[in-house]
Amino acid sequence: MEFSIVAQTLDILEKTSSKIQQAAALALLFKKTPSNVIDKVVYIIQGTLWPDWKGLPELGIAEKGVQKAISMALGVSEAEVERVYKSLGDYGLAVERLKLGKQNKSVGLVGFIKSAKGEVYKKLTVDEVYSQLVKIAMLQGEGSRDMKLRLLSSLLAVADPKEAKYIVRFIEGRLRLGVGEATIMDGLASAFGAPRDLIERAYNIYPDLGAIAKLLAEKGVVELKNIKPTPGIPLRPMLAERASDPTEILNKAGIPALAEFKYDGERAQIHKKGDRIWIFSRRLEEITNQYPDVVEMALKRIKAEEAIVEGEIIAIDPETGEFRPFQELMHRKRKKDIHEALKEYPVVVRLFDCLYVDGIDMTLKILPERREMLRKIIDESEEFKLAEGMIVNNTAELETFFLKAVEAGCEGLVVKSLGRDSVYQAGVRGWLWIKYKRDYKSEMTDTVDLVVVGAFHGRGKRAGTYGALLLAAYDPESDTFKTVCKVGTGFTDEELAELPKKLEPYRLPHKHHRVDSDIEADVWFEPAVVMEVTGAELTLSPLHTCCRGMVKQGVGISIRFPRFVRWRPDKSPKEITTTKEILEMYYRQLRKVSQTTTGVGEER
Ligand SMILES: Nc1ncnc2c1ncn2[C@@H]1O[C@H](COP(=O)(O)OP(=O)(O)OP(=O)(O)O)[C@@H](O)[C@H]1O
Repeated sequence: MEFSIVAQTLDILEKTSSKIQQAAALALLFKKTPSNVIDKVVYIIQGTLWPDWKGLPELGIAEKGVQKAISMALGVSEAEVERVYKSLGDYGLAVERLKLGKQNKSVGLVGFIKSAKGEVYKKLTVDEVYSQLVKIAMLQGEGSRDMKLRLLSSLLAVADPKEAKYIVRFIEGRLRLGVGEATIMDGLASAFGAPRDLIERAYNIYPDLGAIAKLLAEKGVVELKNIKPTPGIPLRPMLAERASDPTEILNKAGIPALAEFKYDGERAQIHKKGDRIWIFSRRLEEITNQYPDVVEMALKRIKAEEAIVEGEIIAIDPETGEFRPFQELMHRKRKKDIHEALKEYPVVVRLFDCLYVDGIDMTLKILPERREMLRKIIDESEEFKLAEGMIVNNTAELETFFLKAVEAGCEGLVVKSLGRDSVYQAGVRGWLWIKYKRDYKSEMTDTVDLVVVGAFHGRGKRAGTYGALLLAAYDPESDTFKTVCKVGTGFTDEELAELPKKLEPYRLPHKHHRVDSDIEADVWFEPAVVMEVTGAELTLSPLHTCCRGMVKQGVGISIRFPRFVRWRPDKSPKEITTTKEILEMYYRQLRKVSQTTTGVGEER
């Protein structure tokens, strides 16, 4: 098929902004296109050589390179190309104008062109153009730039003016057609008489419009129905709507609903086929190489021979195993040495869905079945297990679980329908999943002084010392110490090693009578040792007793991401931060979440 036919369609597409007309033009083109090149035609219209998720190289020619290639192709100086470019503002138009000038001396620019030979253009085929572009993209490494420019210039030399215009725009990633995936799907539906929703579903589970077009052209609609999730090919993720009113959430999700921790990490689609693992990001980019540790976990923990599961990769504190905020994952990504990064920023995986298992398309199954299958195929461990979830029947349960999630370092919950229609809707944002995030948060701007009232035994690297300490604030009214948080971060190795010795003199066989705690510590202490603590936020907590019932019935205030700053031997337990002060801090710093992100918080 001649490339000029594609160029003509690109011209039509550029000239209209009507989606209907664009789809009609595309349908005409697709009908004319032989099935063996229809995938290439679709990619060209998308302005790409292959779906992004394939992770293949980009063309890699910058603006200056385009200018040089045009100059080489047309035998005109770079200065001349630049001059025309500056007057038209687009290299695509510039190459077209220069070419027309050569063809037709009346165009006016001819006076500026050195070699006006009156070229005879070759009839380029789609295959030739596509494969030359692929060659350009594939050239990598030293000396590749010159080779790329030579290949491009040889293509431009034989292209006609319109073809050259679109080739240049393609190279620059600026086709600017205003044609999205939806319009291409409309065009395909109309060209092949295929139901539009079928094409869309196929695309959502096999996001390669070129391949889908080819399948339609070669095998027809029937085969489209048979498309199912395939290990190695990412599915477009199902997305959640957002709501902040628990009643509305349960009305939409239905009762009972599954509430799951909403982890603050990176979404990962993990594919397994035998001993091969792929990990894809939310944007369908392959990120396997960034997570060799997750690859190892997946190989060990996914029992099915073939599977596609979805989950969140979350950074954890290497010392305590507690979740760390999303930014920590970004630090990890910035590290050059991946092995160093693995040690410094370890991760865990929490799985929340299962899209395919050993030949079965799980996307068509309802959530309870998908969850059950997930449980069946995962050999759970601390680092690779199912997301924490709870079946909720009313708003009170939902709210308590929400606070628990926030306290555990999560952003909130994702509430999921368990109903008869709760299939996995790839690529769709709907009410089957509802994110329930905090509206307000209270950033901690000051440190607090708290007393140690209990401790938890350390595991792994911390065996023999304490993994975390239970801390309390003082309530002068009742003369009791009320728990605020568990802290396990911020200690030096020496401080950690010395913890048991330091606290031993205060050790008790049971909880101290003036300590008010719902949490069962492994070891109890008399409130005596004081420390200064910092944290990310003050947050409502169903677990801690500090300020319980003061902001909200049945819940207290706790510190999110607490961190040890230093010991305060100069302070007695009764001189520490009081529960009243914590309550005041909580209200003083309370900001609407969307506003805090822009830094213009408004006090409530
Ligand atoms: N249990 C869970 N179930 C589903 N998604 C979860 C879960 N825990 C964490 N997530 C993450 O929450 C994301 C959805 O909410 P969030 O608002 O963070 O993402 P976004 O990128 O801003 O929005 P969205 O992904 O909805 O476009 C999911 O894409 C997923 O990465």
